[in-house]
Amino acid sequence: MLFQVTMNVQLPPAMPGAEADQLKLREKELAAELQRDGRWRHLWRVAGRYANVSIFDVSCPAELHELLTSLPLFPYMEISVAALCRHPSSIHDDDR
Ligand SMILES: O=C(O)C[C@H]1C=CC(=O)O1
Repeated sequence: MLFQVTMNVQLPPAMPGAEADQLKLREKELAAELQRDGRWRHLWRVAGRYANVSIFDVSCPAELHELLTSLPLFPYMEISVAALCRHPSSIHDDDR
């Protein structure tokens, strides 16, 4: 199942820089692993914001929930999710 996920990140201004850097590094490593295994299909920066729009390919909403809540930045993100299905006019056969 494909999901569009928007993540807005808001780190507390009082968080020490080293702690923020550590969280971002752990997030980056996990994001890379999930992109390599195919579950995090697209990761796009929203221009001008500390936010991303992503496409996840997972088996069910519960797997997506598990994955999103495991992200190191999860406590500092506002997340919105939209389930996707194939558009009848799409010419791409890899859409599901
Ligand atoms: O930077 C972000 O958008 C937040 C998060 C998503 C992937 C990653 O490495 O950090």
